[in-house]
Amino acid sequence: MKFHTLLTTLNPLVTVPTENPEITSVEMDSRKVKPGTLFICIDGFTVDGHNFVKQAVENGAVAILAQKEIQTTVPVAYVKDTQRAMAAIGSCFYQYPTHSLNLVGITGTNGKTTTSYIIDEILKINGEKTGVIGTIGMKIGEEIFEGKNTTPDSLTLQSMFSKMIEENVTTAVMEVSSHALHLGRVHGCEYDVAVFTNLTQDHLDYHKTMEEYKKAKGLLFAQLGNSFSNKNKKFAVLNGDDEASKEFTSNTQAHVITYGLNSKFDLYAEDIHLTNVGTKFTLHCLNESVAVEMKLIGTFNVYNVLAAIGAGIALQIPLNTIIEAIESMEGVPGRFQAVNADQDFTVIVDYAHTPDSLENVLHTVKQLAKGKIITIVGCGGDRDKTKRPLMGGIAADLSTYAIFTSDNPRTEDPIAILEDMQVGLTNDNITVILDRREAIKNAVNIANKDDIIVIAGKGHENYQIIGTEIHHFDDVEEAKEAILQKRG
Ligand SMILES: CC(=O)N[C@H]1[C@@H](OP(=O)(O)OP(=O)(O)OC[C@H]2O[C@@H](n3ccc(=O)[nH]c3=O)[C@H](O)[C@@H]2O)O[C@H](CO)[C@@H](O)[C@@H]1O[C@H](C)C(=O)N[C@@H](C)C(=O)N[C@H](CCC(=O)O)C(=O)O
Ligand SMILES: Nc1ncnc2c1ncn2[C@@H]1O[C@H](COP(=O)(O)OP(=O)(O)OP(=O)(O)O)[C@@H](O)[C@H]1O
Ligand SMILES: N[C@H](CCC[C@H](N)C(=O)O)C(=O)O
Ligand SMILES: [Mg+2]
Repeated sequence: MKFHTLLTTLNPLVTVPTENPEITSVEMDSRKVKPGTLFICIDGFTVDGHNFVKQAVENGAVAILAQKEIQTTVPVAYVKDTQRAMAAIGSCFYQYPTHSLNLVGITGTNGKTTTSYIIDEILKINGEKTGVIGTIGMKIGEEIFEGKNTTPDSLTLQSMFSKMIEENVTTAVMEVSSHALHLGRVHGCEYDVAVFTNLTQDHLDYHKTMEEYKKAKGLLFAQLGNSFSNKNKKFAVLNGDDEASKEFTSNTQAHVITYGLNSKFDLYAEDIHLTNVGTKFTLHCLNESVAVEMKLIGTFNVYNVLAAIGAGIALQIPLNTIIEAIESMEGVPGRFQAVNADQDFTVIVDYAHTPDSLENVLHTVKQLAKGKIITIVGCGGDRDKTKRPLMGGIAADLSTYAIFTSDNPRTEDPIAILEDMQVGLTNDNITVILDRREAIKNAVNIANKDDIIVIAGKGHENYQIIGTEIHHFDDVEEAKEAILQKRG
């Protein structure tokens, strides 16, 4: 594709060079540049991509897109904001893949990954080949691709969508993080269905206030329906029990489907009961009432299922297919995942890393518990500090014993994070064990028959980030090892 063809998608465009080379790839990382590449300079949080132009040209870049003046031998086009321009260029370069793919986007503080897996299951039972993009990685059919972010940068996204079309995927389901919305990573993605799970505290390190955080999430719904293609009707599937949905409803042009636990919503659940093997509830939907029995555990998962049903209905999937998928769904890796090594107590590994998710999980565990509840919890470094004492308090208040330990300390002092978690707490049931492996061993050693250990915060993660190094660490493996050691 010609450089000028790509540039026509940009508005406002500050400067266009006269040269018009053929572009055979687009990259934002100088290390990935090969001959024929358009290199886009991104002024990042850590380094400035404008400083890598020389390397990009040495690697074969034939054109540059920049937002600051640079000196180089290849043609340069200037724009005000390369991050946003990159999304438009990516979409054009890969020939607007989301114009011909059904696209479902899910945003919200908690439940995005879970809801995306449920929608994926519904689509598969409906006989479709799917693509999934989110925290656990990216999938096309059964093929797995690793990802660094919950919502990747716009070039990775558009190239994945393009690959999905090549592989005959009909519908893609993706998590849309607030960072991605704020940074414009999803500009150029044309959603058919946008789903909202909930809004509670997280990421205040980045967004600073809950109002700003909500504004970022709201972009998904505000942008829905501003369509340039001839796709079908757009749908916003909103959690009616969450205050933020009112604002999202008034800011979207899409058709709204509400869900929740109240009969005033388009679809709702009642008579929710936890069983030994899952959750039962009555679903009211499309003038039908259906008894549902699923393996997913907890009221929070009923919300995720309702969100997924809303998306399924928007995609015109028959209700009986949707219910079949929900009832057969086994669970999501690292989300309320039981660890079984023939022990006489229960161990649950869960990805709760926000105050609200921890509270939801521990309330659910309380309903199931016959013995003690032992909760292992930590908070990530270089992330929202204000959630630390909240998570510490929730763990201590809702557990028999709370063990505070390291999550991913990243570049922070792990001891300081543990101190932050204890600010203002007067509970006498807290033990601090810095080393996560030791914390898990300790919990396993004090557990008796019928007790429940909850290992929170890292779920599917098979690493621990200490400083800038990534070490292998897997809560499920560690719990199994600790149980075997205890047995002798
Ligand atoms: C704060 C943030 O969002 N950072 C993202 C950002 O990194 P950055 O700004 O630090 O990038 P940088 O290292 O400064 O590089 C700037 C530019 O120089 C380029 N470069 C760099 C080095 C070089 O040799 N040559 C070169 O060209 C880079 O390719 C880049 O284009 O751009 C990177 C590439 O897209 C992202 O991977 C990275 O996410 C980091 C890993 C991150 O932790 N992000 C979190 C906060 C995040 O985005 N989380 C959300 C939500 C999670 C959730 O709750 O679900 C997510 O969607 O993941
Ligand atoms: N609907 C929900 N409401 C509150 N908590 C939930 C909900 N669904 C899941 N959780 C809790 O949040 C944790 C994370 O769930 P999930 O991974 O689905 O969320 P996410 O929004 O994808 O998170 P992330 O922001 O890290 O991508 C779960 O392990 C569980 O503890
Ligand atoms: N997507 C979230 C994941 C947090 C997981 C937790 N284990 C941590 O490291 O804080 C984030 O990057 O904030
Ligand atoms: Mg997720």
